[in-house]
Amino acid sequence: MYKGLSRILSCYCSEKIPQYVSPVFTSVLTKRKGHLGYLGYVFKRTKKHDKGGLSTLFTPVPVKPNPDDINVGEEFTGRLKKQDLLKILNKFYQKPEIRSLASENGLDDQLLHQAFLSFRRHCLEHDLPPDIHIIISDILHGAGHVDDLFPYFLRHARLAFPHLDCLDDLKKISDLRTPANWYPQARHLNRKIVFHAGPTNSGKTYHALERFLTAKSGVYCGPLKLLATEIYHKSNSKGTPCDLITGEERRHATQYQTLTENIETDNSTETENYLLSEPELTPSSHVACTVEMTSLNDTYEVAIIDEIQMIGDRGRGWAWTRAVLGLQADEIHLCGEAGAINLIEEICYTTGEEIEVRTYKRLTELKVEDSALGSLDNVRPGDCIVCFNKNDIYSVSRAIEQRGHEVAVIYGSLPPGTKLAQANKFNDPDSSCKVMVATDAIGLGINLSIRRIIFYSLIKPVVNEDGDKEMDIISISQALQIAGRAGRYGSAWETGYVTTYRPEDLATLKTLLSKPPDPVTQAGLHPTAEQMELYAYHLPHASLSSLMDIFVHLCTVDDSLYFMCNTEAFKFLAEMIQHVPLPLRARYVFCCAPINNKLPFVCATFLKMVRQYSRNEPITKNWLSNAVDWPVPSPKTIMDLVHLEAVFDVLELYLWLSYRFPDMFPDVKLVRDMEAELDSIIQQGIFQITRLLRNSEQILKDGQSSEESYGRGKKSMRMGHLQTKGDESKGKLSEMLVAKGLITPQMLKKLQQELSTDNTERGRKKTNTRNRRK
Ligand SMILES: Nc1ncnc2c1ncn2[C@@H]1O[C@H](COP(=O)(O)OP(=O)(O)OP(=O)(O)O)[C@@H](O)[C@H]1O
Ligand SMILES: [Mg+2]
Repeated sequence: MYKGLSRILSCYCSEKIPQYVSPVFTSVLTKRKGHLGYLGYVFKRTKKHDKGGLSTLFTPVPVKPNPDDINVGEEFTGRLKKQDLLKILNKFYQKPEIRSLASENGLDDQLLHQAFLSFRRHCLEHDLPPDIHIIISDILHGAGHVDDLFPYFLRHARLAFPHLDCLDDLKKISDLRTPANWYPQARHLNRKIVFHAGPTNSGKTYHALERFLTAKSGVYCGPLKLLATEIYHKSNSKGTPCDLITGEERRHATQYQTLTENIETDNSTETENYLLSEPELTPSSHVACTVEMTSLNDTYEVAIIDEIQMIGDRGRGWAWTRAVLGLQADEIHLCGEAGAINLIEEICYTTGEEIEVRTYKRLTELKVEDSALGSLDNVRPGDCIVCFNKNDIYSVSRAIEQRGHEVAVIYGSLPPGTKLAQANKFNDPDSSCKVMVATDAIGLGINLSIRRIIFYSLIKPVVNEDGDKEMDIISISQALQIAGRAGRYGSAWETGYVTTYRPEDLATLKTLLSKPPDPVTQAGLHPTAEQMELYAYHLPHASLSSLMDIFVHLCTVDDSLYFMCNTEAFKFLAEMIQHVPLPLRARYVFCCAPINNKLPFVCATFLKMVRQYSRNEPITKNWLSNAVDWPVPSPKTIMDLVHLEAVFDVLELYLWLSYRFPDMFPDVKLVRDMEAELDSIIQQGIFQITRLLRNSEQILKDGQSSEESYGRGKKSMRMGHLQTKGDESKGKLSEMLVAKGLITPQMLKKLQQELSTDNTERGRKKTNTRNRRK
């Protein structure tokens, strides 16, 4: 039954395991950074392709002929036969001396070949410049040597490959050896660095927060929106007004107070009015944010950078490096795994700052159970089942609810309000919901009332050092972080437990949890907009995606401390919007948008937004409503829910862009209202997730039976017994597409509208043509 469901979901769920790879049990003892070097599953999703050398990144710029060159050479030396010209040019290219001269001038074999093709084409297709004409004429008459062509060839090669003239400048721009110098304001401060090191649930964040709460001003930078929200609530509830800033959201402390007051007095109309009017709000002196959003222009007394080991993350590490090096604060508190201490110490040598390390011990006991769960019949109150793909989340939560438990569900693509509501429902001691099913969206720093963590599987998609996606066993650090959610200090459970669902995974889990996390040896870096702008100035013909590639190839990084983060997501967006005319700075910002590039609906709407921007037409609420088919109905199936999550992503994208382009995305308040409405629609959907699953299955069954009757129909047709009306069979196809989850009912409606508009349009054109013919 769930096989069918996973088929429906597979087009939408980003985390699904690709069907074309099968688990390969490998006995190769590999020691790969960040992963367990022992027997394990390794599924390659894409074959690593040879990325080639720098030269493969350059395509020749078309060299335009000089209009003044017309026939002047011919007047001096007479007409040249193309045949003779071709012979001389080919002879020139075949000479080994030319190859070595070219190499001395920065042209390797690949560039030389491309430059020669361009040069030869140029010479044969256009009037020759007088100097080349004369040289060739001399060679033909025995008065010159083929090698004499080289300076003219090089002149052409430099026009075709402008980087040859500015390679040194490019290398200077992408010299990333001293990132500490990028932040002169922070370098003028004498910052005190405190590293709170220890295992999960040892009070690291708690102790750093104590300083934050008593300081005159502070910033908390965390890895997840949910965690930043936890700190925002903690700080405000303890009487330190604190704002919340994530990529899309700026919530002020005053809003927190008004909201809680109104909620307490149940004055919801007043709350709504308050939010609609949204007076000019003064920022609080404390702020909780996601690390990418950290402001380096503001100064603070205390800054907390949480989960500092994430500095080594292949995709997001740069944001931690930027915060560590660039934050302007008297005290910087870093919280995280001890494995990052050495690296931070080394980085601090480069800034000349001293570091104080405070170590902590786990506050409650964490026990690995001796047996696996084996069956969902054994689920108990306080259990949290952790899955690494959405299909598992759906099937596990359904199966648990069938056993009579109420379930809270948290996964990455849920709106923040829904996540929070689910977390609160589970944490509330008076709630009847005592079981949670979650992805590792709960895996870092979050405090939930979990007694036991059950790993449903130990395999997760990871992006490797080459930017390729692989299915691999979770790292030691991930296993420890997730397991560390059990038995949080101060929660209802004094001891935490951890186990697996499948008995065969238990030994692996025990091995993972018995080791210290791998040390973090390098911190991530990412090119800045300014660096890309300088590159574009030197190479105006290159696309942003190629500029990024060239940058990554040419950059010099001190690899004893740093690495270049992977830029695949950036390049994906750059290629998608390459054909849309945009100023470079705007293009760069669009390419930084946090988009799940596996969601076609989000990508398509993003592209529409970029086009609208490029036409200088503001992206209004009306425009957006049209693009997402607003208002949206409540979800009836899981497919609807998944689509609504994508719509939510689009609204988040709008808000993210509105902070970067306020004039072009003006309807922030209205879109926030849409978000709040959609958040609660999704919340309702999640509360009834079992019903949605049941409906999906029913539709699938109906789809199958209609497929069967479709098959029967075909047979009957062959037998000449069945007469079908054309539009009836059309109806069946669309129903089948909906049933198979290839399109949602909303998409179908829109498609029908578009088709009918197209038909009307075509009809009108036909009539016009007919009238013209008449
Ligand atoms: N000294 C303390 N007094 C009261 N509560 C505490 C104390 N230390 C920690 N706690 C509480 O224990 C829980 C775990 O602490 P905290 O979140 O600081 O752990 P952590 O080491 O940061 O864990 P993680 O690595 O998972 O982020 C929190 O709810 C925190 O408020
Ligand atoms: Mg913490």
